[in-house]
Amino acid sequence: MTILATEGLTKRFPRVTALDRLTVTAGPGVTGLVGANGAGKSTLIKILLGLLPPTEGRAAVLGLDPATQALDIRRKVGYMPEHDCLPPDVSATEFTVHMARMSGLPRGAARERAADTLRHVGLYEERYRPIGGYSTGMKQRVKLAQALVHDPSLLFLDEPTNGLDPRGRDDMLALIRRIGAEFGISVVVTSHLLGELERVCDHVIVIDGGRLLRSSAIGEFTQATHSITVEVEEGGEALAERLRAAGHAVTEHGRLLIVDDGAPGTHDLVRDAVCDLNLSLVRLEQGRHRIEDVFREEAAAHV
Ligand SMILES: Nc1ncnc2c1ncn2[C@@H]1O[C@H](COP(=O)(O)OP(=O)(O)OP(=O)(O)O)[C@@H](O)[C@H]1O
Repeated sequence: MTILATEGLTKRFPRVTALDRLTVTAGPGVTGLVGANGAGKSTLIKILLGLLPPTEGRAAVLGLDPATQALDIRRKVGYMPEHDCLPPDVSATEFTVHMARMSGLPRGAARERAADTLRHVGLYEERYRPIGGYSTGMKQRVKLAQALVHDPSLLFLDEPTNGLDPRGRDDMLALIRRIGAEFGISVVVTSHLLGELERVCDHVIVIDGGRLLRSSAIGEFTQATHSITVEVEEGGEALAERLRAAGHAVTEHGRLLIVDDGAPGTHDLVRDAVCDLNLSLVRLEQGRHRIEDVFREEAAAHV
């Protein structure tokens, strides 16, 4: 099944070509739309929602044409815009109920759905306070809740991690993964931060200057390498030392250790070393190429 498809999609503004003959498709699951600021991500979403007409080309969302069936699309799609667009004087509950009513839900159902959705996105007692006093992370959650409240089949999330601190970012990414996996809602999520999408996406579309650079399943971006990634809460240096003493090449990237996996038994060795040193293991997994590396190589090849 195709969730979205474009063919020769072009959008020219007076001074800039935001999309340049973009032909791409995406299936169900979580799709990352990656590109630097100004790459054309928001423009693409606005065209797919029928908010902006393309200059040339065609698009389809859930089999519907944004040029003629925009209302049908909006019934089935939730949209979390990039910029702050929340009214400061009302509470998250009032706002989300209002958005549910706008989608056609009766009053009682709108209240129930709003309460459920706000709980899902992690807003509890504070949902009764005016939005104006919320942190950026809480505002992002309200934007997500209003996109989810009418039970869409597809969500467009435009830069949902913008302005969040690392913890807030992790929470938001986990939430997106859950929406995709547990609720079976397909998600198109944009980011200019390539690295963060590899954790949550099934498929990644990379655009640059309005053109398609690459569209692939995440596995093709991030093939296994001959290395193991290890993360411990504390004591990374001691662990690195121990593994080096056992003859393994180890590089440190912040809290992550990348351990050369040339010989059999490396996983066991890491496990035993973590145990001996009494460390808390956060992660022990096969190393993968990172989207960021692939993007850098492909962007360089296009210059
Ligand atoms: N309404 C508009 N009028 C004129 N130019 C526009 C308009 N909207 C977008 N652009 C331009 O089109 C290009 C693509 O913008 P777009 O917002 O789609 O990029 P983006 O990838 O979403 O980046 P960002 O994350 O910074 O918003 C940019 O050069 C932008 O300045």
